[in-house]
Amino acid sequence: MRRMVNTGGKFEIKLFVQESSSPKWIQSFKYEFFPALGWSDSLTSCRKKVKNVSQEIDAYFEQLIEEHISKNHQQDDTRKDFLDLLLQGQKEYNTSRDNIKALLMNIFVGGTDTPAITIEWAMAELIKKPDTMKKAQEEVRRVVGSKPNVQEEEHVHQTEYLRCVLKETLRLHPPISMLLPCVSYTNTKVNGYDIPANTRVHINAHAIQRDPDLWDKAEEFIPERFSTDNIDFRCQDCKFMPFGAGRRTCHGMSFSLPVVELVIANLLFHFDWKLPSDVKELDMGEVPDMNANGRLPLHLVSIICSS
Ligand code: HEM
Repeated sequence: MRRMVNTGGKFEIKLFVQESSSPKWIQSFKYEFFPALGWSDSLTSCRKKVKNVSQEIDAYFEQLIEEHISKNHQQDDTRKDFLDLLLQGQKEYNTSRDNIKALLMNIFVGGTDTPAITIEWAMAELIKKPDTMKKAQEEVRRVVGSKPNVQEEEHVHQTEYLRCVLKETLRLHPPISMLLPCVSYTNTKVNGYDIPANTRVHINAHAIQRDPDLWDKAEEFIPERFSTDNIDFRCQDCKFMPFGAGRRTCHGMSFSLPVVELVIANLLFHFDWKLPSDVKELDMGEVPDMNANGRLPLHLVSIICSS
């Protein structure tokens, strides 16, 4: 969510994720997916651009690390952040500066767009289904009650329907639609297919989570399916895996779930929502990319709830 503008008495919250998502040249980086076409990346100057961006990011991480090293000389233990702890454990775990930069990169890449994309899709699905929006809103407003305060973390465990909304959003729109690639170092057979050693295998969570053999009315947004099925985020039977599975599963899951829920709950608690008057039908198309961004940024009009 990047912008909020006042449109004459009403606030229009523009939910954007597009600005920070991959620029077009990254989408056209062929080598990663089709090594045989790698030569074309040089023609489109893709390699040069990737190198420039890597250098920029590297310089930024260097600066962060240096700042933290000098800051640490003055600071007490209670104020340490993630990078402070990584630096502190550097000797004990024998981590190089490159290891630390790689970990920072993981957190930046894995943890920035994903919650924003989830929130945007949840709001898009809810605006398309006013009854579902109303049900979620009533639950949030009932749980928070008359307290003047906004939805807080303690309320998250009580908003069960909102959790179903979140699960259904992540089923239809997993922000990382293709899970991290797996490589088997020996010849393997999966589902009758021969996978030669050192082949990179991508798991398409997006397709699995919309498979009509696994899901009733697979293309429809029906949060209620999760209130009866009791399916967890942790991919027990490999049909629901928005946070991945196995050793490469998301490290940020337990942190991001309450954060995303709190943001959506606050949006539902404080505002009623509608489409801008010039939008008749919401475009629910996705960009064909590793991240399931919407084709268009979501623009919604919020009306401050006075009750
Ligand atoms: C709604 C929010 C999020 C979703 C849906 C999500 C989803 C995922 C998925 C699908 C993977 C790949 C797992 C696999 O291939 O098996 C992943 C990896 C990862 N996620 Fe998340 N993620 C979210 C938020 C976050 C946050 C907030 C952080 C950090 C603060 C984070 C950190 C990571 C890291 C570090 C990895 C890489 C793990 C590895 O390299 O082995 N994620 N995430």
